[in-house]
Amino acid sequence: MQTMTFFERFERDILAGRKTITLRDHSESYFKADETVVAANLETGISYGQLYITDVAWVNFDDLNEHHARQENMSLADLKKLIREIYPEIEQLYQITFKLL
Ligand SMILES: CC(=O)Nc1ccn([C@@H]2O[C@H](CO)[C@@H](O)[C@H]2O)c(=O)n1
Repeated sequence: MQTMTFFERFERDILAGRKTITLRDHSESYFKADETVVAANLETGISYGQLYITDVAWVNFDDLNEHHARQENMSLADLKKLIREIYPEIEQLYQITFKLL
């Protein structure tokens, strides 16, 4: 099974079902819908659950909206700021929607 890493600070939201999407760059666009992956902390490598990917889609940074923000459990302003910290340049983001198993 493939592993999807997340920053440690998102573990609680993922395990509570409050964070149900992640936005990545093309380097992680190999994740596909209908796959189950292991969720793990980027910093510690410790895995903590399995995620079933229900959907994947490309989304432009400028098209991010409140719906994306709600699925990330943060405000749209915070989400955009965060993405610009992680991915300073990119325009196209790969949206991965998942369910905690
Ligand atoms: C290698 C690696 O783990 N990278 C990333 C990249 C992104 N994210 C989160 O996805 C959402 C949108 O980018 C936000 O919630 C991010 O913090 C993450 O947790 N980990």
